[in-house]
Amino acid sequence: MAEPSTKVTPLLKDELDIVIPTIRTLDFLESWRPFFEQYHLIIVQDGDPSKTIEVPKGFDYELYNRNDINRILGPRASCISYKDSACRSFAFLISKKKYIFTIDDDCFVAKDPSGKDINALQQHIENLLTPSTPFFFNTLYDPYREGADFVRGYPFSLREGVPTAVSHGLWLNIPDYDAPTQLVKPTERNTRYVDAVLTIPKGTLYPMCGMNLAFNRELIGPAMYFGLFGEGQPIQRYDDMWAGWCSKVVCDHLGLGVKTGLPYLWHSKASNPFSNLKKEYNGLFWQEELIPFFQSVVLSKESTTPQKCYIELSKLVKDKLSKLDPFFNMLADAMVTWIEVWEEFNPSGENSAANP
Ligand SMILES: O=c1ccn([C@@H]2O[C@H](COP(=O)(O)OP(=O)(O)O[C@H]3O[C@@H](CO)[C@H](O)[C@H]3O)[C@@H](O)[C@H]2O)c(=O)[nH]1
Ligand SMILES: [Mn+2]
Repeated sequence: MAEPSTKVTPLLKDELDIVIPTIRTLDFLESWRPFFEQYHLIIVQDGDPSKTIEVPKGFDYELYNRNDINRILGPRASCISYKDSACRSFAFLISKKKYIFTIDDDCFVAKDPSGKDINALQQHIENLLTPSTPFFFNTLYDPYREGADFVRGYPFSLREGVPTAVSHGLWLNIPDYDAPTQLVKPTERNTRYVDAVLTIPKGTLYPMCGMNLAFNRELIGPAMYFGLFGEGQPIQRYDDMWAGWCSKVVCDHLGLGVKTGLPYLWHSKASNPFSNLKKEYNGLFWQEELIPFFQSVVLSKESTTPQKCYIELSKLVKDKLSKLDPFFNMLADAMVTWIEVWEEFNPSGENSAANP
């Protein structure tokens, strides 16, 4: 007689998709099998669509390559990057779930200081299901965590917190450094495990990394577009940064929270710093203009949904950043195309966020 299933149904099993961009292999999934195998995966195969990517047995998945993206989106496939991890935006678009967890294919299960395997997905879910505190900083970090609370002096009127839209995890071993830092510190490894989850305060930007990231699609999905980077573009490896700046400005405007810290995963592969330098080169200069731009953005009160915020933001990008480089003119147009396809695949009213 079959043993009664000892498998506990994991949290959000049918409300979350795991999104993996890959131009390599999916062997890393074996490391995550105990934590991932009950969830649905959406794999975006970048690069040569004629290549066959093996998916380890036992996983429930959809796999899309460039031919699929072109077939499904037609001419508007132009807004999905090619030869860049930003291709993962396609999965954010077509998912039907409320939550997304996205992870790179060179990321493995890390161990906490006690030696226990870290279930990064579980921690992201806890981060997303508990409120954030962007309006007033709690010095004991996450007040909703077991064994913590709001400290003396924390206004009671703010203790309810706000809905959490984004959960940004970190990495042991290879840190997400830019090329110049990689070049001067080639052997540096991150061995420091900081047991904390912080809300990023309102009005503060941060460098979002797509390696270990989760978000609530209904609250912020339309603003989590990883932009148009990759082959043929004058800047690459700024896809996740771009989405982080855009989504944080929208979160601040809509009163949503962004958390960073736990969970950690083990990032195994340092990408080539020389090719990274070529990809990032313009970004190293442009970001000195981009950050003040995003810091100056004030969205109108009429922008009450992430879609409306994003369209307003695309107009500001076109107006203010095109003089930096014509690339931003094209990126602003791609932002509009993104919202058009988002609306087509996720008609407003169905699971779309009103102003929370
Ligand atoms: O052309 C490409 C290149 C890569 N991918 C997939 O994207 C992720 C990240 O790739 P990789 O591990 O090589 O890059 P890192 O430098 O470690 O990653 C940082 O840069 C960001 C990319 O802009 C990334 O999100 C950061 O974590 C892997 O899954 C590759 O397979 C791709 O699909 N196409
Ligand atoms: Mn990597």
